[in-house]
Amino acid sequence: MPLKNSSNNVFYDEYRCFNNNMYEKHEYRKRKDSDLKLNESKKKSSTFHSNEKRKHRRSSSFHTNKKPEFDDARLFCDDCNKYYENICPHHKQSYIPDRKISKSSLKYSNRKSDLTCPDGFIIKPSTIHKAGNGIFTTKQLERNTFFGPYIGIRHSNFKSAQESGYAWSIADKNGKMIYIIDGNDPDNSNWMRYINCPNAIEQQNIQPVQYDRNMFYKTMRRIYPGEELFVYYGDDYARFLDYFRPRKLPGNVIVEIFINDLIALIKQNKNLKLDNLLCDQAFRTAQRCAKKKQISHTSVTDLKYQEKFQAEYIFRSDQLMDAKTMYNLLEKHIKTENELINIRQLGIGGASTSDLSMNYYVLRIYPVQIL
Ligand SMILES: C[S@@+](CC[C@H](N)C(=O)[O-])C[C@H]1O[C@@H](n2cnc3c(N)ncnc32)[C@H](O)[C@@H]1O
Repeated sequence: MPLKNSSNNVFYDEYRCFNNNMYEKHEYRKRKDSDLKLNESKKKSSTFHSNEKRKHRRSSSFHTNKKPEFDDARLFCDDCNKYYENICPHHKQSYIPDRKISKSSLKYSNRKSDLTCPDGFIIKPSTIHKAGNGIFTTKQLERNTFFGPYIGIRHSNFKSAQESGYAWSIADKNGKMIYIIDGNDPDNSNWMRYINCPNAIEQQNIQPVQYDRNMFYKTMRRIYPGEELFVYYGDDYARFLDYFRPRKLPGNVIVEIFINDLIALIKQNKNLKLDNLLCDQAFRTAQRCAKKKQISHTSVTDLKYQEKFQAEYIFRSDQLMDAKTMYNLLEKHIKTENELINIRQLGIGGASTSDLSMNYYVLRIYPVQIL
Protein backbone atom coordinates (compact mmCIF):
# COMPACT_ATOMS: atom_id res chain seq x y z
CA MET A 1 0.00 0.00 0.00
CA PRO A 2 1.52 3.30 -0.92
CA LEU A 3 2.66 5.74 1.64
CA LYS A 4 0.25 8.53 2.24
CA ASN A 5 1.95 11.45 0.91
CA SER A 6 0.23 14.65 1.62
CA SER A 7 1.07 15.94 -1.65
CA ASN A 8 -0.26 18.92 -0.27
CA ASN A 9 1.08 21.44 1.66
CA VAL A 10 -1.70 22.59 3.44
CA PHE A 11 -0.15 25.71 4.16
CA TYR A 12 0.07 26.62 0.74
CA ASP A 13 -3.38 27.37 0.48
CA GLU A 14 -5.93 25.46 -0.03
CA TYR A 15 -4.89 23.24 -1.82
CA ARG A 16 -7.10 20.75 -2.63
CA CYS A 17 -9.98 22.75 -3.16
CA PHE A 18 -11.18 21.66 -6.33
CA ASN A 19 -14.29 23.48 -5.87
CA ASN A 20 -14.14 27.10 -5.06
CA ASN A 21 -17.82 27.15 -4.28
CA MET A 22 -17.05 25.17 -1.23
CA TYR A 23 -15.65 28.18 0.34
CA GLU A 24 -18.01 30.14 2.36
CA LYS A 25 -17.33 33.49 3.79
CA HIS A 26 -17.03 33.50 7.49
CA GLU A 27 -17.79 36.53 9.47
CA TYR A 28 -15.12 37.99 11.55
CA ARG A 29 -15.27 36.70 15.00
CA LYS A 30 -12.95 37.06 17.87
CA ARG A 31 -11.19 33.94 18.85
CA LYS A 32 -12.60 32.32 21.88
CA ASP A 33 -10.70 30.28 24.38
CA SER A 34 -12.33 27.23 22.97
CA ASP A 35 -10.95 27.91 19.54
CA LEU A 36 -8.07 26.17 18.06
CA LYS A 37 -4.86 26.17 19.94
CA LEU A 38 -3.05 23.54 18.10
CA ASN A 39 0.25 24.01 19.72
CA GLU A 40 -1.13 23.26 23.11
CA SER A 41 -3.60 20.59 22.24
CA LYS A 42 -1.15 18.74 20.13
CA LYS A 43 1.22 18.30 22.99
CA LYS A 44 -1.52 16.81 25.09
CA SER A 45 -3.00 14.60 22.51
CA SER A 46 0.16 12.89 21.49
CA THR A 47 0.94 11.67 24.91
CA PHE A 48 0.51 8.05 24.28
CA HIS A 49 3.59 8.04 22.20
CA SER A 50 5.92 8.24 25.04
CA ASN A 51 8.70 6.95 22.88
CA GLU A 52 8.24 9.69 20.40
CA LYS A 53 10.24 12.54 21.65
CA ARG A 54 9.54 15.66 19.77
CA LYS A 55 12.94 16.52 18.60
CA HIS A 56 11.88 19.30 16.39
CA ARG A 57 10.04 22.25 17.63
CA ARG A 58 10.14 24.01 14.38
CA SER A 59 8.30 22.38 11.70
CA SER A 60 8.13 22.08 8.11
CA SER A 61 5.82 20.59 5.79
CA PHE A 62 5.25 17.50 4.30
CA HIS A 63 6.51 16.30 1.28
CA THR A 64 7.47 17.75 -1.96
CA ASN A 65 7.21 21.16 -0.75
CA LYS A 66 9.24 23.40 -2.93
CA LYS A 67 8.10 26.67 -1.55
CA PRO A 68 11.04 28.33 0.12
CA GLU A 69 8.81 30.30 2.40
CA PHE A 70 7.00 27.28 3.56
CA ASP A 71 7.23 26.86 7.25
CA ASP A 72 4.96 24.52 9.07
CA ALA A 73 5.63 26.28 12.35
CA ARG A 74 2.85 28.56 11.29
CA LEU A 75 -0.65 28.05 10.02
CA PHE A 76 -1.87 29.30 6.73
CA CYS A 77 -5.26 30.96 6.55
CA ASP A 78 -6.70 30.62 3.12
CA ASP A 79 -9.15 33.43 3.70
CA CYS A 80 -6.44 35.93 4.57
CA ASN A 81 -3.91 34.23 2.30
CA LYS A 82 -1.24 34.51 4.93
CA TYR A 83 0.44 32.66 7.74
CA TYR A 84 -0.19 33.08 11.43
CA GLU A 85 1.68 31.78 14.40
CA ASN A 86 -1.41 29.88 15.40
CA ILE A 87 -4.95 29.95 14.15
CA CYS A 88 -6.17 32.93 12.19
CA PRO A 89 -7.50 35.61 14.52
CA HIS A 90 -9.90 36.90 11.87
CA HIS A 91 -11.72 33.88 10.56
CA LYS A 92 -13.66 31.32 12.35
CA GLN A 93 -11.67 28.20 12.95
CA SER A 94 -12.10 25.59 15.59
CA TYR A 95 -10.37 22.57 16.92
CA ILE A 96 -11.68 19.24 18.10
CA PRO A 97 -9.19 17.37 20.25
CA ASP A 98 -9.08 13.63 20.63
CA ARG A 99 -11.20 12.10 23.33
CA LYS A 100 -9.15 11.46 26.40
CA ILE A 101 -8.75 7.83 27.27
CA SER A 102 -9.95 7.13 30.75
CA LYS A 103 -9.37 3.95 32.66
CA SER A 104 -13.08 3.22 32.64
CA SER A 105 -13.30 3.54 28.86
CA LEU A 106 -10.75 0.77 28.46
CA LYS A 107 -13.39 -1.77 29.43
CA TYR A 108 -15.38 -0.90 26.27
CA SER A 109 -12.53 -1.38 23.87
CA ASN A 110 -8.91 -2.23 24.08
CA ARG A 111 -8.10 -0.38 20.90
CA LYS A 112 -6.63 2.93 21.91
CA SER A 113 -7.26 4.40 18.51
CA ASP A 114 -11.00 3.76 18.76
CA LEU A 115 -11.21 5.26 22.23
CA THR A 116 -9.76 8.54 21.04
CA CYS A 117 -12.70 9.14 18.69
CA PRO A 118 -14.21 12.45 19.81
CA ASP A 119 -17.89 13.24 20.23
CA GLY A 120 -19.46 13.99 16.90
CA PHE A 121 -17.71 11.17 15.05
CA ILE A 122 -18.24 7.46 14.82
CA ILE A 123 -16.23 4.61 13.40
CA LYS A 124 -18.26 2.32 11.18
CA PRO A 125 -18.00 0.51 7.85
CA SER A 126 -17.10 2.86 5.05
CA THR A 127 -19.38 3.74 2.18
CA ILE A 128 -16.52 2.61 -0.05
CA HIS A 129 -16.81 -1.00 -0.98
CA LYS A 130 -14.21 -3.17 0.75
CA ALA A 131 -12.44 -0.19 2.28
CA GLY A 132 -13.01 -1.38 5.86
CA ASN A 133 -14.09 1.14 8.42
CA GLY A 134 -14.39 4.84 7.98
CA ILE A 135 -15.19 7.90 10.08
CA PHE A 136 -18.63 9.47 9.93
CA THR A 137 -19.91 12.64 11.50
CA THR A 138 -22.86 12.68 13.84
CA LYS A 139 -23.01 16.44 14.04
CA GLN A 140 -22.39 19.31 11.70
CA LEU A 141 -18.86 20.58 11.31
CA GLU A 142 -18.07 24.00 9.97
CA ARG A 143 -15.36 24.64 7.46
CA ASN A 144 -11.92 25.11 8.99
CA THR A 145 -12.45 22.72 11.83
CA PHE A 146 -9.15 21.14 12.73
CA PHE A 147 -8.49 17.85 14.42
CA GLY A 148 -5.37 15.95 15.20
CA PRO A 149 -2.55 15.45 15.31
CA TYR A 150 -2.49 12.16 13.51
CA ILE A 151 -0.95 9.73 15.96
CA GLY A 152 1.28 6.87 15.06
CA ILE A 153 4.66 5.35 15.50
CA ARG A 154 7.40 7.52 14.13
CA HIS A 155 10.01 5.88 12.03
CA SER A 156 11.82 6.39 8.79
CA ASN A 157 11.36 3.05 7.14
CA PHE A 158 9.88 4.11 3.86
CA LYS A 159 9.17 0.61 2.68
CA SER A 160 7.23 -0.39 5.74
CA ALA A 161 5.33 2.89 5.56
CA GLN A 162 4.40 2.17 1.99
CA GLU A 163 3.04 -1.15 3.01
CA SER A 164 1.25 0.25 6.01
CA GLY A 165 -1.55 2.18 4.36
CA TYR A 166 -1.75 4.32 7.50
CA ALA A 167 1.38 6.40 7.22
CA TRP A 168 1.96 10.07 6.65
CA SER A 169 5.27 11.47 5.62
CA ILE A 170 6.49 14.59 7.39
CA ALA A 171 8.97 16.65 5.46
CA ASP A 172 11.12 19.67 5.91
CA LYS A 173 10.72 22.81 3.93
CA ASN A 174 12.72 21.38 1.08
CA GLY A 175 10.45 18.42 0.80
CA LYS A 176 12.90 16.03 2.40
CA MET A 177 11.29 13.43 4.58
CA ILE A 178 12.02 13.89 8.25
CA TYR A 179 10.07 10.94 9.51
CA ILE A 180 6.97 8.96 8.97
CA ILE A 181 3.98 8.86 11.28
CA ASP A 182 2.52 5.43 10.94
CA GLY A 183 -0.90 4.71 12.42
CA ASN A 184 -0.96 1.08 11.41
CA ASP A 185 -1.00 -0.18 14.98
CA PRO A 186 -4.43 0.56 16.49
CA ASP A 187 -2.87 0.67 19.92
CA ASN A 188 -0.40 3.31 18.91
CA SER A 189 -2.54 5.56 16.82
CA ASN A 190 -5.71 7.58 17.08
CA TRP A 191 -9.15 7.62 15.46
CA MET A 192 -7.86 9.54 12.45
CA ARG A 193 -6.34 6.32 11.18
CA TYR A 194 -9.83 5.31 10.06
CA ILE A 195 -10.32 8.15 7.63
CA ASN A 196 -10.40 6.85 4.09
CA CYS A 197 -9.27 8.27 0.79
CA PRO A 198 -11.98 9.42 -1.61
CA ASN A 199 -12.60 7.63 -4.83
CA ALA A 200 -13.67 10.82 -6.53
CA ILE A 201 -12.55 14.39 -6.20
CA GLU A 202 -15.93 15.58 -5.12
CA GLN A 203 -15.84 13.34 -2.07
CA GLN A 204 -12.87 14.94 -0.40
CA ASN A 205 -14.06 17.02 2.51
CA ILE A 206 -10.99 17.32 4.71
CA GLN A 207 -7.39 18.06 3.96
CA PRO A 208 -4.16 17.28 5.74
CA VAL A 209 -2.26 20.14 7.29
CA GLN A 210 1.31 19.67 8.34
CA TYR A 211 1.87 21.84 11.35
CA ASP A 212 4.84 21.76 13.63
CA ARG A 213 5.93 18.45 12.23
CA ASN A 214 2.63 16.83 12.91
CA MET A 215 -0.22 16.09 10.60
CA PHE A 216 -3.59 17.62 11.31
CA TYR A 217 -6.76 17.45 9.29
CA LYS A 218 -8.93 20.40 8.46
CA THR A 219 -12.44 20.48 7.07
CA MET A 220 -12.61 22.04 3.63
CA ARG A 221 -16.27 22.86 3.80
CA ARG A 222 -19.26 22.47 6.05
CA ILE A 223 -19.80 18.77 6.73
CA TYR A 224 -23.27 17.57 7.56
CA PRO A 225 -24.20 14.86 10.07
CA GLY A 226 -23.90 11.41 8.58
CA GLU A 227 -21.22 12.26 6.03
CA GLU A 228 -18.13 10.12 5.80
CA LEU A 229 -14.83 11.98 6.11
CA PHE A 230 -12.42 11.68 3.25
CA VAL A 231 -8.88 12.93 2.98
CA TYR A 232 -6.75 12.70 -0.11
CA TYR A 233 -3.74 10.54 0.69
CA GLY A 234 -1.60 11.82 -2.14
CA ASP A 235 -0.81 11.01 -5.70
CA ASP A 236 0.82 7.69 -4.95
CA TYR A 237 -2.26 6.38 -3.31
CA ALA A 238 -4.44 7.86 -6.00
CA ARG A 239 -2.37 5.96 -8.50
CA PHE A 240 -2.86 2.87 -6.45
CA LEU A 241 -6.58 3.46 -6.50
CA ASP A 242 -6.34 3.88 -10.22
CA TYR A 243 -7.18 7.55 -10.32
CA PHE A 244 -4.59 7.95 -12.98
CA ARG A 245 -5.77 5.34 -15.32
CA PRO A 246 -6.39 6.55 -18.83
CA ARG A 247 -9.79 8.07 -18.73
CA LYS A 248 -12.56 7.70 -21.17
CA LEU A 249 -13.50 11.07 -22.38
CA PRO A 250 -16.49 12.10 -24.43
CA GLY A 251 -16.16 10.71 -27.88
CA ASN A 252 -14.39 7.64 -26.55
CA VAL A 253 -11.10 9.42 -26.58
CA ILE A 254 -8.64 8.14 -24.03
CA VAL A 255 -6.05 10.51 -22.68
CA GLU A 256 -3.32 9.95 -20.20
CA ILE A 257 -1.32 12.90 -19.02
CA PHE A 258 1.78 12.48 -16.95
CA ILE A 259 2.30 15.53 -14.85
CA ASN A 260 5.88 14.58 -14.06
CA ASP A 261 6.72 14.63 -17.73
CA LEU A 262 5.19 18.01 -17.99
CA ILE A 263 7.10 19.28 -15.01
CA ALA A 264 10.37 17.93 -16.35
CA LEU A 265 9.69 19.65 -19.61
CA ILE A 266 8.94 22.94 -17.96
CA LYS A 267 12.10 22.65 -15.90
CA GLN A 268 14.15 22.29 -19.04
CA ASN A 269 12.73 25.42 -20.52
CA LYS A 270 14.65 28.52 -19.56
CA ASN A 271 11.73 30.76 -20.22
CA LEU A 272 9.69 29.24 -17.50
CA LYS A 273 9.99 30.25 -13.91
CA LEU A 274 10.47 27.33 -11.67
CA ASP A 275 10.20 28.87 -8.30
CA ASN A 276 7.14 27.61 -6.58
CA LEU A 277 6.16 25.78 -9.64
CA LEU A 278 5.03 22.63 -8.00
CA CYS A 279 2.48 22.25 -5.39
CA ASP A 280 1.90 18.56 -5.81
CA GLN A 281 -1.58 18.96 -4.66
CA ALA A 282 -3.56 16.99 -6.99
CA PHE A 283 -6.87 18.26 -5.87
CA ARG A 284 -6.18 21.92 -6.00
CA THR A 285 -7.62 23.63 -8.95
CA ALA A 286 -5.47 25.69 -11.18
CA GLN A 287 -7.77 28.58 -10.68
CA ARG A 288 -7.36 28.54 -6.99
CA CYS A 289 -3.61 28.24 -7.22
CA ALA A 290 -3.54 31.28 -9.40
CA LYS A 291 -5.62 33.21 -6.94
CA LYS A 292 -3.17 32.44 -4.25
CA LYS A 293 -0.35 33.35 -6.57
CA GLN A 294 0.96 29.89 -6.23
CA ILE A 295 2.08 28.28 -9.33
CA SER A 296 0.82 24.85 -9.51
CA HIS A 297 -0.06 22.06 -11.71
CA THR A 298 -3.29 20.35 -11.74
CA SER A 299 -3.14 16.73 -12.40
CA VAL A 300 -5.37 14.27 -14.06
CA THR A 301 -7.41 14.16 -10.92
CA ASP A 302 -8.41 17.70 -11.63
CA LEU A 303 -10.16 16.82 -14.78
CA LYS A 304 -13.27 18.82 -14.98
CA TYR A 305 -16.13 16.74 -15.97
CA GLN A 306 -17.58 19.11 -18.38
CA GLU A 307 -18.47 18.13 -21.82
CA LYS A 308 -15.51 19.70 -23.51
CA PHE A 309 -13.07 20.92 -20.98
CA GLN A 310 -10.93 18.04 -19.88
CA ALA A 311 -7.78 19.13 -18.14
CA GLU A 312 -6.04 22.26 -17.18
CA TYR A 313 -2.47 23.05 -16.30
CA ILE A 314 -1.26 26.35 -15.09
CA PHE A 315 2.24 27.67 -14.96
CA ARG A 316 4.08 30.91 -15.30
CA SER A 317 6.48 32.23 -17.87
CA ASP A 318 8.74 35.26 -17.78
CA GLN A 319 8.23 35.71 -21.43
CA LEU A 320 5.05 35.89 -23.25
CA MET A 321 4.75 32.75 -25.26
CA ASP A 322 2.58 32.40 -28.20
CA ALA A 323 0.26 29.49 -28.42
CA LYS A 324 2.29 27.73 -31.07
CA THR A 325 5.46 27.78 -28.94
CA MET A 326 3.58 26.47 -25.99
CA TYR A 327 1.92 23.87 -28.06
CA ASN A 328 5.28 22.68 -29.33
CA LEU A 329 6.61 22.62 -25.83
CA LEU A 330 3.90 20.46 -24.48
CA GLU A 331 2.80 18.49 -27.44
CA LYS A 332 4.96 15.46 -26.87
CA HIS A 333 3.75 15.07 -23.39
CA ILE A 334 0.17 14.55 -24.07
CA LYS A 335 -0.02 10.85 -24.45
CA THR A 336 -2.86 9.67 -26.46
CA GLU A 337 -4.29 6.56 -27.77
CA ASN A 338 -4.30 6.56 -31.53
CA GLU A 339 -3.37 10.23 -31.50
CA LEU A 340 -6.90 11.22 -30.91
CA ILE A 341 -6.14 14.06 -28.57
CA ASN A 342 -5.17 17.48 -29.64
CA ILE A 343 -4.60 20.75 -27.87
CA ARG A 344 -7.34 23.00 -29.01
CA GLN A 345 -6.88 26.02 -26.91
CA LEU A 346 -3.99 27.65 -25.23
CA GLY A 347 -4.10 31.05 -23.71
CA ILE A 348 -3.47 33.30 -20.83
CA GLY A 349 -5.70 32.34 -17.99
CA GLY A 350 -9.13 33.56 -17.31
CA ALA A 351 -10.61 35.61 -14.55
CA SER A 352 -8.52 34.21 -11.78
CA THR A 353 -5.27 35.08 -13.45
CA SER A 354 -6.11 38.46 -14.89
CA ASP A 355 -5.37 40.31 -11.69
CA LEU A 356 -1.87 38.97 -11.50
CA SER A 357 1.06 40.78 -12.95
CA MET A 358 2.88 37.63 -13.84
CA ASN A 359 2.18 35.73 -16.94
CA TYR A 360 0.13 32.77 -16.12
CA TYR A 361 -0.60 30.33 -18.79
CA VAL A 362 -3.40 27.96 -18.74
CA LEU A 363 -3.29 24.99 -20.96
CA ARG A 364 -6.60 23.42 -21.68
CA ILE A 365 -6.83 20.12 -23.32
CA TYR A 366 -9.88 19.17 -25.23
CA PRO A 367 -10.72 15.91 -26.83
CA VAL A 368 -11.18 15.88 -30.52
CA GLN A 369 -13.88 14.01 -32.26
CA ILE A 370 -13.19 10.52 -33.38
CA LEU A 371 -12.85 10.57 -37.07
C1 LIG B 1 -5.78 4.96 6.76
S1 LIG B 1 -6.59 3.47 6.46
C2 LIG B 1 -8.27 3.93 6.51
C3 LIG B 1 -9.05 3.08 7.47
C4 LIG B 1 -9.36 1.71 7.02
N1 LIG B 1 -10.52 1.73 6.16
C5 LIG B 1 -9.61 0.78 8.20
O1 LIG B 1 -10.72 0.24 8.34
O2 LIG B 1 -8.71 0.60 9.01
C6 LIG B 1 -6.21 3.21 4.81
C7 LIG B 1 -6.70 1.91 4.30
O3 LIG B 1 -8.12 1.96 4.10
C8 LIG B 1 -8.45 1.40 2.85
N2 LIG B 1 -8.91 2.48 1.97
C9 LIG B 1 -8.86 3.80 2.20
N3 LIG B 1 -9.40 4.49 1.19
C10 LIG B 1 -9.80 3.58 0.29
C11 LIG B 1 -10.44 3.64 -0.97
N4 LIG B 1 -10.77 4.81 -1.52
N5 LIG B 1 -10.69 2.50 -1.63
C12 LIG B 1 -10.37 1.31 -1.08
N6 LIG B 1 -9.76 1.16 0.11
C13 LIG B 1 -9.48 2.29 0.79
C14 LIG B 1 -7.20 0.79 2.31
O4 LIG B 1 -7.16 -0.55 2.76
C15 LIG B 1 -6.12 1.60 2.96
O5 LIG B 1 -4.92 0.90 3.08
